Amino acid sequence: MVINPGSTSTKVAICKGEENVLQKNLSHSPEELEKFPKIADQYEYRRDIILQWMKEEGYTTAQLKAVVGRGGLLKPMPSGTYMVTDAMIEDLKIGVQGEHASNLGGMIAKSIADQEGIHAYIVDPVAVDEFDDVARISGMPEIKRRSLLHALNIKAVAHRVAKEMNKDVNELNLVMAHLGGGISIVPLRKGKMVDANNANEMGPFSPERTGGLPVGDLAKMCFSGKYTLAEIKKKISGKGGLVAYLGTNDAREVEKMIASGDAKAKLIYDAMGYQIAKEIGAMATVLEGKVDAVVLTGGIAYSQMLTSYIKERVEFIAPVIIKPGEDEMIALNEGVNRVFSGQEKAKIYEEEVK
Ligand SMILES: Nc1ncnc2c1ncn2[C@@H]1O[C@H](COP(=O)(O)OP(=O)(O)O)[C@@H](O)[C@H]1O
Ligand SMILES: CCCC(=O)OP(=O)(O)O
Repeated sequence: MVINPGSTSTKVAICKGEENVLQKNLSHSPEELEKFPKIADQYEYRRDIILQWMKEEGYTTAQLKAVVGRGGLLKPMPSGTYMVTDAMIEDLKIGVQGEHASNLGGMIAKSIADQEGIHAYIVDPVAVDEFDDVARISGMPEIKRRSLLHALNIKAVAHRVAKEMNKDVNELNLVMAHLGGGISIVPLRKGKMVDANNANEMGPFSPERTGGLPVGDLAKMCFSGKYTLAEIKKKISGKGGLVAYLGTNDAREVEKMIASGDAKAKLIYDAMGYQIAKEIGAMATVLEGKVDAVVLTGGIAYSQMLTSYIKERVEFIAPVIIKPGEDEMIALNEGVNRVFSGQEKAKIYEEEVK
């Protein structure tokens, strides 16, 4: 069973060997999710929806051989498939690098796996860190730039693009843009994610996050006495971006507003595209302009409106390849199959992180 909690949905699948036999995207509205003060509090709610879905589809947990979840904001770690251990669960619960829906992946997977006495895994979590040292410097010694990104989908889609180009990913330089509830723009140098905007806090704004903000104004807001730290965090991630301006995290709804002549919706949607294009340009400089392709992926890459806006602005860098949606469910299943077939050994979190 594959479980992928995102900021706007939980994707679930049942796989048999390499084949994905059943998949469902369980959507969550902002109203549903904002009942929970912390993301970790959504654990039972999302797990019960998954178990209910399984039941409705005629499956039982006793039929499962393993459960794999999307990994979360753990300590910076190498890429790979990891067994979910108690030490990992502790870090997922407290959110060692912050709060994010993907923290729930390992937690829900282990809870279901424990019931059946089978193993739970995570694959290429959002905390995979392959940064160049120069990319870690923020400008304020107390604060480091961190690698928090859509590692799983970026790696999976990059491999697919390389295959289509008859190349190995290690021969290519790609700027990968994952456009989902959060947005990651990543320069992939010979298969390595050497920089990224940090989808939670920096770079372009996204359906539900502010991205980078003017820091002076943010500091003033923090000390205005009007907000608690938790409220400020929620304004940055959860209630930022499209949600803050237009009241929805659904890009399709925004496009309907634009189609009905809503000028504000058009301005905000254009601004998101504009910021994405600017970040792609910045990451092309990380690769010194030697870019084989710019790749747009994630849910919003289905949007003709947004991808053509971005394409017009970045096509001068390299050809733009559009791979809408994500390969995360397949990539999670493949990670576990590599362990089952003996191609790869499952890593142990506590042994890999400092
Ligand atoms: N056909 C589409 N056109 C435009 N936007 C879309 C389309 N399908 C999904 N999206 C948008 O993609 C975003 C979610 O992307 P996804 O990669 O599923 O994110 P997450 O995993 O973070 O929840 C939402 O804003 C959703 O409205
Ligand atoms: C922290 C990076 C991962 C991310 O933003 O995922 P979602 O788009 O699913 O929220």
